[in-house]
Order: sequence, then C-alpha cells, then structure tokens
Amino acid sequence: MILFPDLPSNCLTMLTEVSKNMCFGGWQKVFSHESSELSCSMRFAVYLPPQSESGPRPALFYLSGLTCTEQNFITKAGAQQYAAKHGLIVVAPDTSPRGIGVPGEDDSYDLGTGAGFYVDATREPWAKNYRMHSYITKELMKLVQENFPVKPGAIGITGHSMGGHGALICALRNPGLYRSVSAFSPICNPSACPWGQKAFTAYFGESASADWEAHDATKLAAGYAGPELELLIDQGEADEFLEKGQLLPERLVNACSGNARLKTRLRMQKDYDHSYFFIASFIGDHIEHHAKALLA
Ligand SMILES: N[C@@H](CCC(=O)N[C@@H](CS)C(=O)NCC(=O)O)C(=O)O
Repeated sequence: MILFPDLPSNCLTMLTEVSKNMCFGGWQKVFSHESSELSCSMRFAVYLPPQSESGPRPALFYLSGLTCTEQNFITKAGAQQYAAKHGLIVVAPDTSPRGIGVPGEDDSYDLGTGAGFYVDATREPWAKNYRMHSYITKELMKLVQENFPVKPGAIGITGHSMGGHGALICALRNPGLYRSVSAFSPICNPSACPWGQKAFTAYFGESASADWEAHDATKLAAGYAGPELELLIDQGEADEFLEKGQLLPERLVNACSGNARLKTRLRMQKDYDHSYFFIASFIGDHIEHHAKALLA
C-alpha cells in the first residue's frame, strides 16, 4: 500500500497493489483505489517498462470498450512488448464505476456497468457516479502522474470501440492535455448510432442536446482549435459493428477534413473483425505512433 503524505488528510489517496507480474523486462501491475469522482473502488492497470527504473517516461492511456475491465487489454493485446521496446508506461483503466446499485445498471451490456462511455452523466440516476470523463482526464491523470515516473506533458491516449470514442473525445475536449491520439474501431459519431444514442439518452437526456454534441468526436472535430493532432485510426473491414452502423469512421474523417489542425490516418484493414485479435495485430503500430510524438 502506498500513502501520499503531501495530500490533505481529507483527500488521502491510497493505492493498493492487486497484482504484479514481470513482463518483457518491466512490470505489469494492477492497483485499486477509492475514486472520489465515481464514489466507489476502482481498479486500473499500469505497465512500467524497464526504462522507467532509471527515469521518467511518457505515458499512454488505453481506454477499453463495452463489457471490459482493466484486464482485457493487458491479457489480450500483447502491448507490453512494444511498450518495453519504446519505454512507454501504459495505463489501462476500467470502463465504468462498479457495484453502485443504480437501477438498471446491470440490465444490458451497453449501458451502466462496463459502459460508462467516458462521459460525466448529467441525468439521474446516473449523475452522481457515472463520471468517467472526469475520472480519466482529472483524477486518474493526477494519480498516475503523482505515483509513477511519468515524463511531464508526455501523455498520449488510445482506445477501442467505446474506448476509441473515449480517447477521441478526451483529446478533442481537452486541447493540449494529450500530445498524441489514436483509436481502434472507435464509435466516431455516437449521436448517430444505436450504442451512442442509448447511452447519451440515459446519461444526458432524451433529445440530442449540447451535451450530446460535446461528447461526440465527429461534432467536436469541426470546432477543435487546439494543437495539431494526427489521429491514427485502424478499422477492420469485417467488423460486425461497422456493418451495423455503430462506428461510422467516414463521418469523423469528413469532419476532420475541414479542420487543418486535425489530420486523420484511417486504415481499413481487410478481413479483420472487432476483436482483440485485431487489436493485437496493430497495437505495435499504435505504440510506435505515440512513441514518435511523445519522445520527440
Ligand atoms: N457483448 C457484445 C459485444 C461487446 C464487445 O464486442 N465488446 C468489445 C468492445 S466493444 C470487447 O472488447 N469485448 C471484450 C473482449 O473482446 O475481450 C455483443 O455480443 O454484441
């Protein structure tokens, strides 16, 4: 257990180490902590590459998709070998608050538990706990910087599906916070797809509103005025959710084409589906994309 004496006692932050495994010369760890944003206990994974033993390193946040915990990415994507090669710290949070007891939170895989959508809900009964946007961009960001050897300002973000949407909106809503961004099969226009419409209706209210627009990468892209970003996006052509109109990558590409600050590199990958087999196939390219920007 790690205590932080520099914090006032009323916001004492404690990390409990849940697991620790040597992997490619670094440490794959999982921690739990009491989250003040989400008012519950949360777990997150951190990969500490061998280079972090001798000095600060850039950090890459990876946001997972629907139904995931902090485990899916660290056990299935094979990212550690690339993180070790480039010396990147990789942080993989959980996807929602857990065990809150909001009515309906466990009724379906795409709302509530495992489906926080990386937004701060404004509607009851979700508003008190479902604050994943602030959790990722503020609370966990601070916690990671205070507890691990993170190179100041060298933070990137990526994610898959709902987490790809999360990575895009975290970067586009918080200009300058993340120096690099990428995504695997992201939900690019949640206001216009069934997954997003269901979640936004619950978290923000019935009809499309400013809140919907402010958490939709395609809408945000048009107005983005921050530092230049190159968005690397990989999308499997055989992804069932692409066919079902859940992901809509072409809409994001169109929106970015009107904004000189945003360059998109959308790579359509023949025969790849939505699974972690796809992520494992291209995670090396994504880590290289982030390493280039974060080590420059
Ligand atoms: N269970 C859902 C799909 C959920 C799903 O595909 N989740 C993706 C992210 S959107 C995932 O990463 N699942 C966990 C895994 O593959 O390890 C369904 O059957 O339609």
